Amino acid sequence: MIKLNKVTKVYAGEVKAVNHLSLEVKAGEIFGFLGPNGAGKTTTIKMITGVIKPTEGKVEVCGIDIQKEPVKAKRLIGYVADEPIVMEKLKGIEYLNFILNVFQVPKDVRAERIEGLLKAFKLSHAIMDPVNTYSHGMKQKLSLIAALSHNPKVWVLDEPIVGLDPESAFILKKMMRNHADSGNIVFFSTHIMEIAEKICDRIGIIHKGQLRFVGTVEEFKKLQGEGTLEELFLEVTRSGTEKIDFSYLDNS
Ligand SMILES: Nc1ncnc2c1ncn2[C@@H]1O[C@H](COP(=O)(O)OP(=O)(O)OP(=O)(O)O)[C@@H](O)[C@H]1O
Repeated sequence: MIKLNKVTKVYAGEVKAVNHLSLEVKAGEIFGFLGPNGAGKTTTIKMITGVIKPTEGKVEVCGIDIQKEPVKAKRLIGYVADEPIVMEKLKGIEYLNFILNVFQVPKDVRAERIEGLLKAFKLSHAIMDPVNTYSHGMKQKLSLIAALSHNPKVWVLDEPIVGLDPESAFILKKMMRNHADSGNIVFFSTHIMEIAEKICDRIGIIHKGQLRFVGTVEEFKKLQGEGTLEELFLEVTRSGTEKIDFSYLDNS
């Protein structure tokens, strides 16, 4: 289980990115985290994965407090950031080996596991090449393969579908379903309503750092009334009547 208890993050400069957020995601679930730009999704994800510390509140992953026992908790997590984090100077295979060493994956299972993932995401051909020759999508795939290579129980994926080609996106969605169906957790953020509707068991909608809704898409639609998920989402996260001064733009 992922458990957030009244989690708040205030960045330097007093930006309250996440405000008293409480949430539980259970084993067996694909949980989609939705919200407009700047809503607090990445900040929440970084607190779940222990990349940043909450200003207040507590995060537990499978019963382990990530602040008290970060190494133990991080072993259970496969994290893919919104921008692929890979070591550019290494070859693809060297980077994967580095991650497998960090997570102490036994040597006898490495080849089989990596081969399967490389085949699934069609990256085998580039694995001997330096990462700095990869396209953005290839780096994203490498980062995904690295995150999944140590067989983590909890997948935390920040915008994982954007940037993947259609076939890889399809395969990843299938893998997400299989992973959850095997009693694990998939927590991911997305802007794509169609994906949320198709694959999530539950969704959470965050707006201006606050959780506005948690439940199934059907429950959300029932609560909000008529409309597509996209229309209802826009209604919940509308910015209101903020007046913006565009006078500095040159209209001539
Ligand atoms: N390192 C930082 N320092 C200061 N403010 C930050 C920092 N990172 C994010 N913020 C601010 O915190 C708020 C939430 O940002 P966050 O990146 O969590 O949003 P998001 O929902 O992931 O957005 P997007 O969909 O655009 O990726 C925004 O107001 C952002 O400007």
